Amino acid sequence: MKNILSIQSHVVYGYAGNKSATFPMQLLGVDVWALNTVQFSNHTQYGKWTGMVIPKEQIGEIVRGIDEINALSECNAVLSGYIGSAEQVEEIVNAFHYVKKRNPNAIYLCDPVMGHPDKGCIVADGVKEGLINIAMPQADIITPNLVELRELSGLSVNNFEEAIEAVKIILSKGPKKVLVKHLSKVGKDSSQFEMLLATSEGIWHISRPLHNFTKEPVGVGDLTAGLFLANLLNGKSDLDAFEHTANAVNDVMETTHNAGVYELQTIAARDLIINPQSHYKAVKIS
Ligand SMILES: Nc1ncnc2c1ncn2[C@@H]1O[C@H](COP(=O)(O)OP(=O)(O)O)[C@@H](O)[C@H]1O
Ligand SMILES: Cc1ncc(COP(=O)(O)O)c(C=O)c1O
Ligand SMILES: [Mg+2]
Repeated sequence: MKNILSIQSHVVYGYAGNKSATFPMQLLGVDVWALNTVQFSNHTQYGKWTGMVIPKEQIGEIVRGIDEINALSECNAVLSGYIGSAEQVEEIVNAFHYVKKRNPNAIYLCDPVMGHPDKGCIVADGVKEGLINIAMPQADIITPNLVELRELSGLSVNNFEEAIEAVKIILSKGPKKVLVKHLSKVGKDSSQFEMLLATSEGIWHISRPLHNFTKEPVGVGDLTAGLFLANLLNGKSDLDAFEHTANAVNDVMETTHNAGVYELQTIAARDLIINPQSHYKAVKIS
């Protein structure tokens, strides 16, 4: 059994952060050690929530506790997502280094969740800078959306060609793999949902249907990052992991769309996460 230390948000109601990613990763046969950066009533895009950010000390304490029962060497990867405070960024990177001491093969996937004013995703001040300056250089894999791609690369990214330039810049800053979760306005076809995967082997592009939601579900990025990592730990190639992730997420989106609801339907789509019914293929573009 492969194990992922997943450091991201917990929402009591609905699906975002660890609530979105844990169950799907487990469905792929990978266990998840969920360490919550915040415990909120619901995700922030409702515009209001209750709950608390965990004190930053908890991250190191929990990892030390796992080490004290001699289990830290069983950790194969650290995944970080929604972070509760600027100080937590350094603690997360330290946690990864602690894991690496016990398992030198462990990898770090950073989903650089940043605030998104248009969508109403609210993230604490200083987290963005921490992701750029502290987390990105240490990450093996990074999974930006368009806003995050701009921030991490420093480019304004106004079209597809600039998105390619931006992923190449990120590959020169530490990460070995960059998965763009959603090209959004800089995709090739505005009627599609498009993603990119860039590694030292090349760049792949995938398109899948864009469903028309009155309110777009939250937690999709968390689901995408988690599935990509679980697929890689299962030994899939980068390309197979990318395609399975895109198809599984598509099927969750379609299930959610057909149900006419706002919260992501990962439970209803459980069989589809394991065996997606869609088979969109990635195309190598460079
Ligand atoms: N197939 C789809 N059709 C329509 N919207 C989608 C589809 N897949 C994902 N989305 C939406 O696209 C958005 C992706 O958001 P974005 O900010 O680019 O990345 P992230 O998922 O990290 O927030 C989310 O609002 C999600 O609900
Ligand atoms: C508490 C919480 N966790 C995680 C996320 C990230 O969600 P997404 O996967 O849509 O980027 C959000 C976004 O608003 C959030 O409010
Ligand atoms: Mg996101």
